Amino acid sequence: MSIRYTIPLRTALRASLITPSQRLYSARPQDKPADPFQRPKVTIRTIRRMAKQKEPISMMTAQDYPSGLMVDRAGIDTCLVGDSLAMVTLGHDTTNPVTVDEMIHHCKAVARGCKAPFLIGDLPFGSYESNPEDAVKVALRFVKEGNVEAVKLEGGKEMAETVRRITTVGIPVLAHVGLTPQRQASLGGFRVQAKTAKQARALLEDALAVQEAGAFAVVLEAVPEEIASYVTQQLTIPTIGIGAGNGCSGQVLVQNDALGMFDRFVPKFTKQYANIGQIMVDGLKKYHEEVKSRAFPAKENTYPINEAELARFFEQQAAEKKNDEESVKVAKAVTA
Ligand SMILES: Nc1nc(=O)c2c([nH]1)NC[C@@H]1CN(c3ccc(C(=O)N[C@@H](CCC(=O)O)C(=O)O)cc3)CN21
Ligand SMILES: CC(C)C(=O)C(=O)O
Ligand SMILES: [Mg+2]
Repeated sequence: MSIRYTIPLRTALRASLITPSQRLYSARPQDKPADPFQRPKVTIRTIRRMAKQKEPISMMTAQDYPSGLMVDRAGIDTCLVGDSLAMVTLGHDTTNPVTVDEMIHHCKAVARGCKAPFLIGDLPFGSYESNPEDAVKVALRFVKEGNVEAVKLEGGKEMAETVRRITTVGIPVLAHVGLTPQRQASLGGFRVQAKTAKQARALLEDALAVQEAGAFAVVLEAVPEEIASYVTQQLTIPTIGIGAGNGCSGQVLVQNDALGMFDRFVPKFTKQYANIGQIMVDGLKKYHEEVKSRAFPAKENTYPINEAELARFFEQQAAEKKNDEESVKVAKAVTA
């Protein structure tokens, strides 16, 4: 009997006699080793505490299992499955074509990797605007099927009743005012908002309306810093800025922009923290070259076979096909 079976599993794990891949198959749940990336769950109470203590809230988008996993591992507070995935993951020109079923599909994947951050799903264009009843239904689907904890929707005053209805059934709502990308057609494109005194006043009224309706926070997108800071001061709920300056309660960016994985446009407000796109291209190029030069796969990337089995196989082949020169040759070589 090997020593591996004579000491308790926990001790074995600590002594690293069991490889990480074997650990996944640990029989009893209590024997699972601690995940080094595990951290406390961020809940709506955590968000309220951060807002109260004026601790900036970080939010980042994710659209699939790996991008969600990285948001979790990076220690980010909150994660948004944004409908921007229509553009950055699905390649559409706007956010508008993405459907509820598609969004839920992506939410599910993110939820599998993104455990600690507070997880929010973005309701897509056309799924919530017609009436509050439909909005409640789609929000419930996002929570039940998509495994998110909250939903986001675009709009101010005109969406207040909808925010109230969704909040009332127990689903936290993140509102979104300023540049509302789903309405880019009527805004004349992805344009900076609240650039006039009149528009700034309307923005403030919209933010106050969704706060009054029960939104737990509000995204302020593409508005001048001074206006966003003032709106933040006038609200009791936190503001999450994107292109809204440093006076907001928190910040959000689209992950593909932040990591250099989007090729179409770079809004002025994004900051590229890494160039993953280039790293991917470099890696793929190298792979392509190694396939062409046969540098890949090397011996260490291939599976061995027992010599006797190999000899037997080729002997059989040689016997069956008397004129199979290759088999005869290999059989002789291996048995020599
Ligand atoms: N990849 C990506 N990043 C985003 O931030 C994002 C999306 N997609 N899709 C949904 C919306 C659309 N957003 C955008 C897209 C473009 C600009 C943009 O190019 N803005 C111009 C300013 C235009 C003006 O002068 O009014 C800029 O130069 O930043 C802004 C926001 C933000 N959201
Ligand atoms: C940029 C954020 C706020 C968003 O709505 C999205 O990613 O869809
Ligand atoms: Mg969105």
